[in-house]
Amino acid sequence: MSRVGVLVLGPAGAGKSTFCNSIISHMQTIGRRAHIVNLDPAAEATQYEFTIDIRDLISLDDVMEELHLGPNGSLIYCFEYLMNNLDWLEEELGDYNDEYLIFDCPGQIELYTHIPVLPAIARHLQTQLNFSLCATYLLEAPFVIDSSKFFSGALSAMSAMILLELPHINILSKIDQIKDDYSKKKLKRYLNPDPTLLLDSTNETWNPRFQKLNKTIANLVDDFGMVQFLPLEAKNPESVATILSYIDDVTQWAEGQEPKEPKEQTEIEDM
Ligand SMILES: Nc1nc2c(ncn2[C@@H]2O[C@H](COP(=O)(O)OP(=O)(O)OP(=O)(O)O)[C@@H](O)[C@H]2O)c(=O)[nH]1
Ligand SMILES: [Mg+2]
Repeated sequence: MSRVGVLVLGPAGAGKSTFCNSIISHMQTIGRRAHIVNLDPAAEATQYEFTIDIRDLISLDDVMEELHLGPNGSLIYCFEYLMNNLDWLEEELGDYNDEYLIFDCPGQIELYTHIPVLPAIARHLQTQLNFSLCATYLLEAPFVIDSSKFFSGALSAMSAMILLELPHINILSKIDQIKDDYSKKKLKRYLNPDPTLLLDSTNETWNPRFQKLNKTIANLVDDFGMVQFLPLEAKNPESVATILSYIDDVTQWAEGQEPKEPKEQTEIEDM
């Protein structure tokens, strides 16, 4: 039986670590177990302790001091060091079998856009350690509802999808921050985005010079089938449960588990 790994990705501050913790607490309420594998060398302690922690392998501060690198360069150095020491990760991962391992990743976007470290680690997990992996990509709802930012967010999610070549679930995080003062209908437009529709509102505000570029990006997002985003409110177990059922389905953790349909419009109101 393959082991389930969830890579939690997304820009800095998108809510990745909070999401990891909300999965753990939700799993506890439903009698399942999961472990957090911290891959962020700059991580701070969170509600649940890390079962595996990259900081036990290498310290960001030491790298900055000894190699005179800045925070970003040191972080990338730590990640490359991990890639060159996958036997350490292998040993740490031991034999967690039927429990989820949730890989809380750093927010440096370059790790998902042009540095091939994460894909190498993912491939190692799949081919050598028999993991069934799913990537979850978080984008903050308050950021995305500005249609011009929607496209940049969608493009960063797409580059992670292309780089990692993993089953992928896009998540709009911090929905609670917008759901009250934001029309539900409009929110749905971002959960199941129709990029060409979003284009109209972007073009209203953008310099006409960029209209052709916007249209190309909108078509790219449309053709790529960015499909939908699932809404996440970390403190709302319902939203965590729905996302978890999708991850179960994608990783076939529970054979044939039907993913719960995302809440109907009316149900979003209750969230
Ligand atoms: N309102 C609201 N705030 C949230 C939610 N999830 C996370 N936050 C807040 O967003 C901030 C960043 O959350 P983190 O979980 O640390 O984000 P992260 O993506 O792990 O950040 P980095 O590790 O720095 O990349 C914190 O202040 C959280 O409390 C949410 O669902 N709703
Ligand atoms: Mg974090």
